[in-house]
Amino acid sequence: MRYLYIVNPAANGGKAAKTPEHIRAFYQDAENDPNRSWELPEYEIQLTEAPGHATELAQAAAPNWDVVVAVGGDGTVNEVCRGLIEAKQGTLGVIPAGTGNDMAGGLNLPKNLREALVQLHLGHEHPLDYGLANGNVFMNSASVGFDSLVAHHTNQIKLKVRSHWAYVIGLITALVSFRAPTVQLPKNLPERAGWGGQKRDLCLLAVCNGRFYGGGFEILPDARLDDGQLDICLITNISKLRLLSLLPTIFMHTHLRQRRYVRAWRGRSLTLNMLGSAYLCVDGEIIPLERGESVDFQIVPGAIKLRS
Ligand SMILES: Nc1ncnc2c1ncn2[C@@H]1O[C@H](COP(=O)(O)OP(=O)(O)OP(=O)(O)O)[C@@H](O)[C@H]1O
Repeated sequence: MRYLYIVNPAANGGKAAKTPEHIRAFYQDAENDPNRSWELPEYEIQLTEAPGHATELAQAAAPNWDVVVAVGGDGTVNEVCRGLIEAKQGTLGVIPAGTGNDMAGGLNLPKNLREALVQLHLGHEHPLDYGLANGNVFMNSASVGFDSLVAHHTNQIKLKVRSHWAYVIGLITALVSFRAPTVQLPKNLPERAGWGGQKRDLCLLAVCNGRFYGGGFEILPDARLDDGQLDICLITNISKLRLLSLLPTIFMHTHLRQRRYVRAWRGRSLTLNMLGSAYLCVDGEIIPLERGESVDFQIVPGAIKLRS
């Protein structure tokens, strides 16, 4: 077997830059381990140099390596997958080394680097789905609403403030400036979703392939990355204060009971018409949505090969 590791040294606030030395140390120890139950592969480590670089590296690597391993967070996994999709071949591996690692959480991958590496070597190939949001690939989640505005402000502030204060200031700025955009929902929503054909003020829409989102919120506990379906959670017509008080209930899995404001369902696609502007967040990347634009989500079943 031949493994190429693509490491994003900027992931987890720059802490992922240390992972290459940990990976090399893992293989050195494995070489001398008499109890090792897997074959040592040939391997190479490449570092990304800028956003988007992981896609180029993965696309070039796909025909030449048995497994292309994304070492980073959700953004890095997304970029590597885009490279494999472009190349129309290749097998993905994931070593969580980002901040939130939501997709890795949905795959139940070990958080510990050495344990994740062992699982990778003992693993088998599984098909995974990916999603498209207005044509943009997402492996874990796409969202519109309050959370995307927080992410947008935080990204801007991070350019000037390089600490956790960026998140705090981002949250406060979003709280002050957030106006829930009105959306026109499609008529053909499943019965479970209700609200079909209605205009609602959208506070938060999470369209998920994995079950975690936003850095550890298990917003759709039944979502599976290989079930050929999108899991969707929509929160509408709720004040900012009530939205904030609802967020902690996600940790207790009681948020889905608040049917006055919250609906969850499963489907292969969803199209909304935006009657106000908003931001779309696709695996952490922010894309503006203009008033009058529609936003379209689709699932592409079983199109990524994962070794795990
Ligand atoms: N060499 C680099 N320098 C700066 N940024 C990079 C580099 N390589 C990749 N990036 C960008 O780093 C961003 C963050 O990466 P990633 O999402 O993997 O980590 P994270 O934000 O710490 O984790 P998570 O998304 O799981 O919370 C991505 O948008 C990616 O495009």
